[in-house]
Amino acid sequence: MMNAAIRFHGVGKSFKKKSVLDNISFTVPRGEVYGILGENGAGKSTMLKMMANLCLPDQGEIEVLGQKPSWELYQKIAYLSDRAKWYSDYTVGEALQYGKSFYPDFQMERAEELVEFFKLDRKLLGKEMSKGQEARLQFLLCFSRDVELMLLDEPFSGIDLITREKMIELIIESISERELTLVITTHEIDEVEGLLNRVSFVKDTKIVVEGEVEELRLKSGSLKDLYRGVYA
Ligand SMILES: Nc1ncnc2c1ncn2[C@@H]1O[C@H](COP(=O)(O)OP(=O)(O)OP(=O)(O)O)[C@@H](O)[C@H]1O
Repeated sequence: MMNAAIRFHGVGKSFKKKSVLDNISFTVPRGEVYGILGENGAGKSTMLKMMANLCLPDQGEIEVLGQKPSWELYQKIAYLSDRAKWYSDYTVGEALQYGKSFYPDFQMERAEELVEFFKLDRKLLGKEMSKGQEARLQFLLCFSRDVELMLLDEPFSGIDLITREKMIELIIESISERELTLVITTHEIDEVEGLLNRVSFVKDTKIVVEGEVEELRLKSGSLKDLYRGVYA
């Protein structure tokens, strides 16, 4: 289906013989903001890693932008992971240079604007950053790229309220300017509720709720209420 940015079909994954994801099928339509929600350890990051080709499924099939995940495809995707620390020995300025040399779609002018926007010191070294400064850098490195697909794993983790609001503004701006598909995992349900078009809730290796956020809200009130109903 051409309109799908991502398709999971019967995907399963185990670690050390323990099933983490079982028979997962869902579609992320192009141009939408898709949220993957669930408790700690539910398998959300694993799903994003599979999309980025950083983890292989044991069963099933995955399609990303109409292709099987691959290294070539990975370079066309902006992937934010709070575990990636490749910039530890770089300053902010050097990380930008690296981004430019590595990704042909990297927009240096936008990156410079975002450094100002996030009040980051260009001379600040990766390993000397606070958690929030790291999160800002990761976020700006993604949003400096001209890509069709962004995978954001916990982009707001450790970020103060005002910066989080700025990030959400930036996301809204980006999706209104160009066709961009975003997949986000987050525990900040309140903040993203207005942003998400579709959502899935992962629980005990399965997707237990999946659908359009507007429809789900009509049935259940807020996403947070629905979340409590599923997990509490
Ligand atoms: N490389 C790995 N080796 C062994 N187990 C793993 C590996 N990666 C993930 N797991 C296990 O898979 C499960 C799902 O992990 P994952 O990071 O996908 O969860 P998550 O939903 O993103 O959690 P959180 O909300 O805490 O970030 C966990 O039980 C985790 O311990």
